[in-house]
Amino acid sequence: MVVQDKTPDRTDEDARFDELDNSELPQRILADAYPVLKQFHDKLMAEGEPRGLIGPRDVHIVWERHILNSAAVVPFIRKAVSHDAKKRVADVGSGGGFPGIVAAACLPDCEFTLIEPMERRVEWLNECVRQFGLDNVLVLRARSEEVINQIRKHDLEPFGAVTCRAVAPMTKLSGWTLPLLKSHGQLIALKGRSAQVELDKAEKMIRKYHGAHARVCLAPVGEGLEPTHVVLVDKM
Ligand SMILES: C[S@@+](CC[C@H](N)C(=O)[O-])C[C@H]1O[C@@H](n2cnc3c(N)ncnc32)[C@H](O)[C@@H]1O
Repeated sequence: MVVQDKTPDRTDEDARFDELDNSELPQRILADAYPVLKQFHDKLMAEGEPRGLIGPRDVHIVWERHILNSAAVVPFIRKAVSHDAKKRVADVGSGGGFPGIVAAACLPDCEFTLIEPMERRVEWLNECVRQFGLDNVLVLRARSEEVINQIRKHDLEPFGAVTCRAVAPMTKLSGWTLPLLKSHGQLIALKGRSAQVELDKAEKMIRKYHGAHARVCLAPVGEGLEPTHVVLVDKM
């Protein structure tokens, strides 16, 4: 986290500021996606907490904790779908749009499907899609298991990559994500420091759902910011 002096006349109660407000880092990292993600940032600052999408302590670190952290998956997605004619990506449990909305803004040539069961969150996600003109995003109000059933019935094509953050431990997540993938697709999961322990516990489940080469990568978030952990699992 960036340590920065707060402007003296602003208090935590009444001020809506972000620690990276005066930094060039978001613009440098997000490049062409910055204008859209600045709007997303400002919407989150204004509405994210009252609408239950971010915690009260996150209001001042929306760039780092939510947007730049989500953007860490972008190079992994780009690589995972690089050989696909249709670059189809599913984000499971998108919540406030992490990492789905951020990744979709950064990768306009990929088609994103955001899978989220909660009505209020789906409303928020659809609002973001309309407001920011993200025409590469479809929001599905569903649990991942329901989407998996659609794939099994051949009503939906499987995806080249699946992303997720803070949805469930790997033991459960394996069954919610790996069946969404086509053969040679990849699961890209943002995880905490216990990523390797989670992977070790989930070994059997990963194998059961035809996952292989499960590994943890340390992914950069931005200069001077703590890197994040990304779990990668290949679908056989
Ligand atoms: C803790 S939130 C994380 C939201 C977002 N990914 C983030 O990082 O801020 C977990 C989300 O997963 C969703 N969820 C829970 N079970 C799910 C399932 N079986 N399939 C898809 N989404 C699910 C919840 O509705 C919730 O929005």
